[in-house]
Amino acid sequence: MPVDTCKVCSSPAAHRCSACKQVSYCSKQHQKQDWKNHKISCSPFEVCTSPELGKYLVASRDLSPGDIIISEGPLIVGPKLHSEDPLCLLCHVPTRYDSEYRCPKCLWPCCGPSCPADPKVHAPECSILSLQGKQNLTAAARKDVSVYHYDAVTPLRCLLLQRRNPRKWDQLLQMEAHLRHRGPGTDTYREIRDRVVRYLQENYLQKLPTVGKEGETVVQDCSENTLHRICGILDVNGLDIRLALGSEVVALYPTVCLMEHNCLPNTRYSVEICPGDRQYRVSVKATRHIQKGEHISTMYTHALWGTQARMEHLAATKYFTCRCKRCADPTELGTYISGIRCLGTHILTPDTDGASCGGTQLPISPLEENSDWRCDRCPVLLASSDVTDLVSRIGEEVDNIQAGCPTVKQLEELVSKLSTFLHPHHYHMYSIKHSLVQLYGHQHGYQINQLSDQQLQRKADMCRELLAVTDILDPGASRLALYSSVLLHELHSAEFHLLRRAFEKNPPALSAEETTRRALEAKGFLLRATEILEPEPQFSSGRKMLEVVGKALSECEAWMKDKRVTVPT
Ligand SMILES: C[S@@+](CC[C@H](N)C(=O)[O-])C[C@H]1O[C@@H](n2cnc3c(N)ncnc32)[C@H](O)[C@@H]1O
Repeated sequence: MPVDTCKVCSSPAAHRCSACKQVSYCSKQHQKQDWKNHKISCSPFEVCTSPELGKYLVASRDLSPGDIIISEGPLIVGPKLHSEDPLCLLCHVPTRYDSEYRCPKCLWPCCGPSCPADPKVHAPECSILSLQGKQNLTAAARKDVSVYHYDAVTPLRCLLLQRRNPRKWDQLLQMEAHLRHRGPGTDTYREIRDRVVRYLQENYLQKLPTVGKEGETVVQDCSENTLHRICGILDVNGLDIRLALGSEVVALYPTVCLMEHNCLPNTRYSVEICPGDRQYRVSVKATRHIQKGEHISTMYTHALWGTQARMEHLAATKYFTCRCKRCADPTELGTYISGIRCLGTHILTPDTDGASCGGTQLPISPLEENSDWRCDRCPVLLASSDVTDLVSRIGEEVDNIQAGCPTVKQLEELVSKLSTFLHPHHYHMYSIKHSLVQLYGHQHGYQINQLSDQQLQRKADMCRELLAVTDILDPGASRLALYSSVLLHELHSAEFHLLRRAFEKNPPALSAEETTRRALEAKGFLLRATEILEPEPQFSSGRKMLEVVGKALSECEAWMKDKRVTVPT
């Protein structure tokens, strides 16, 4: 086999560049040393443009699952637009408006007596936020929610790039803002004007000295138009990042933001967030084979919403209509995740006179905004508005019940009631069943040892049903890794307990072969969950789930060893 040679010193090379796989190095030092030259030719994609998509990315060579496509740091990170949740402006962990801990200079709330983050993060905006004047921030005013508009902080950070980092400012201005859709007269315009533009101008920007200490302009352009443009850029391109303690921030990445949306994306991304280290580096990896020339895509919306809900979300926030394979298929790839039970009592045959036809209502042309819905068994039609009404009323009921820490009994009754109206895989049914599989085995009175065999079987059946849907909608486990791994863990738990009960019967109810087969199957669910969760970033919920799965795997293996369940060779 030919041995690769190091691009720097020509000696035998053991490391290949994991992004482009085109060059090799003898050591990490030589790879680092060559990075400045290599990075120019390394990227595995090209940026293209079309009238429909604007800029988008295309693979410039064949890619395999796991290949890194993009790895980059953000232009800016900060509190999300449209969110008023108070965050420490240094480390972004949740805080309170009336927190006793304050930044000594600007008096905005922070996380504790000494924040672990680098004070440089907050320094540029701190001198501007201080312009509100300590004398105005009386004890009462400090608790006043309206004093702090967290949604205005990230636009302010963007404005400050003009002088702090003109290269990043230029990159930011290259991004799509869709100002045409967000002009005067729209709700978005009004919200941004009141929450961001007026707030920043009246409290801070109008008080700015024209020139700074060194004679330079503090912010060259802080006009109303520029602020609206920045907010458009944040809404259209911002990547929401959930942090370990539950807060959410938004970040702008110059290349990641060029990926187009697809409801069956071919990449997954993860952001490394280590406590104390606020680099927010993102890496985007291929989740399947991507051929040279294929578009590189991500998903901007929720994979477990039906087409109508995804479309409305994309139109309202990103101003386009997705036309992907899933959106164009009324059954959504055979999952029926938007399917409504047909309530028609159409006479199909003399035998079914008056009985429900048992069919499913699906949109006739799902890519059309107000398409009628048609039954797949009988001629009954439904207007789009009637379906929207029904689904949103059901959605409200489901949300209310889910918010009240429901019992197994309440959720089972809800499933039974809604099965008259919804396909068993409808996304509202999915969400209730996903909660149910977690309550069976964990809720008081429903601990795993207290469940009957039928209840364990019900838990296992629901897990299998939901996994089948999840696997179709997210074949690369790029968006629904947590959902899938919870299902696999619960499925293992139900199957493993059924197995143990059968094994412990006297005489055992299973042959040795059957015991081995079922033990290996239960273990296999955990191995698959591990595989799905391994790429999750450190300190994420996925990583916590990985620990839970790892513990269950050890217990499963210990039981197999103890009971001498041997794997056939
Ligand atoms: C995050 S930006 C992507 C980069 C953008 N195309 C550009 O030129 O800067 C999102 C915008 O790209 C366009 N876009 C992304 N995916 C699309 C798709 N599947 N179909 C149509 N337009 C899409 C929409 O205009 C959307 O608002």
